[in-house]
Amino acid sequence: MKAVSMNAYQSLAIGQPIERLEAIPPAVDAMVRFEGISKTYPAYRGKPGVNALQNIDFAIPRGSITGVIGRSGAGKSSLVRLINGLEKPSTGRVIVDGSDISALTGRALRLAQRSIGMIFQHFNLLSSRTAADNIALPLEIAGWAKADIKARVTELLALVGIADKHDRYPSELSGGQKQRVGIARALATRPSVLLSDEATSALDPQTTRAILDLLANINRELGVTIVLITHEMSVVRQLAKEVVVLDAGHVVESGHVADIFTHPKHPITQSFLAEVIGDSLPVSLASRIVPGPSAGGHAVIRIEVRGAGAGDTLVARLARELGRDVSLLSARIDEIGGQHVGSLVLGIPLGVSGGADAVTRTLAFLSRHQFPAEHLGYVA
Ligand SMILES: Nc1ncnc2c1ncn2[C@@H]1O[C@H](COP(=O)(O)OP(=O)(O)OP(=O)(O)O)[C@@H](O)[C@H]1O
Repeated sequence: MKAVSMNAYQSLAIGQPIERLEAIPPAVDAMVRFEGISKTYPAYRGKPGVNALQNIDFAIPRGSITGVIGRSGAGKSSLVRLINGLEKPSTGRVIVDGSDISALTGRALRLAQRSIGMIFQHFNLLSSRTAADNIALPLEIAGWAKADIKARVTELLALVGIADKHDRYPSELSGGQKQRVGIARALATRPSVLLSDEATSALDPQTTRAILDLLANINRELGVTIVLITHEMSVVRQLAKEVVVLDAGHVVESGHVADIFTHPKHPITQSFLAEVIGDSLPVSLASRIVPGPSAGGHAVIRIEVRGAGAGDTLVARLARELGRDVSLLSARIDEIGGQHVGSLVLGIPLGVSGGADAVTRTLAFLSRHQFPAEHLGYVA
């Protein structure tokens, strides 16, 4: 007999064909697993069908904060709707906490959905209900007793840092406070997964940081697995430890944030990275670069920096190697997943001879120490 993986809502999934439950392989460390997923929206009223997702196979580790990043139309929302069972896959299955959510319907699906909270870009609060009553809504639907709802709502308001907003209506709250209500509501039924669909896209940078900090605390203290759907690299960089890069319905890269962004392979991943570290030179420098050397000028060398502390002593070591001062013309280094990622632009003095030798020696030194580098030209 095959192993049956039981969890809180599977055991309640009475009425489901038993062989479906039995067919689920045990998921040891995956909270969400996509197995051979494709999603096609059929042609409708003269509009052609859309292959929104194709060949999707990946796992979201239990207890992780995983970013799903992609441009508009990449398939992020389709992916998230498969996790909470709002959409069914065209092929494959989605295993959430050991259950094949794509096979559930009716009451079993509704019970499963209580284990999956969701927060939205525009908060989706009911304007006619106070903050407390918005948070109470999923508990009322789940049939909780009034006294239990009251106690849980008080606890949740404190958890998200707005205990004093109990009786406020959404129109009386700031964007950040509304999102805190949204987070409290999403956590009300103690879900094991929290889906965040562009939840900070409508907030200013400072409020975004505060909400992302709150999500990090929730992950740490409650152990909730968080799936961050976003088109913003800054959100992934600040919060996620794992990342899945989606492009045109395909997963093009996935893994640890630090690994993916220190060695981005796919052009779309590289373009997300460039948004953070930038790949353009300051205008004042770019306008001075010429193709040929001049006596007393500098060769301009751009160096990629990837890895923990990678560039720390580089300039000093290079200067020692060349036996001359090296100028730092521009630097842009960021930290992603504990790794340094960015670029340094150095000016190597050519001396009176106009020394092509200095360029050759610099590039050889950088190659020996495995720093990708590019000779951009010369400045006077
Ligand atoms: N219900 C639907 N019916 C038909 N096509 C759809 C439907 N939902 C999404 N699509 C199409 O599927 C593709 C992926 O859309 P999806 O909303 O999943 O992408 P996204 O990455 O979330 O984009 P955005 O960031 O713009 O929301 C798009 O081409 C979209 O037009």
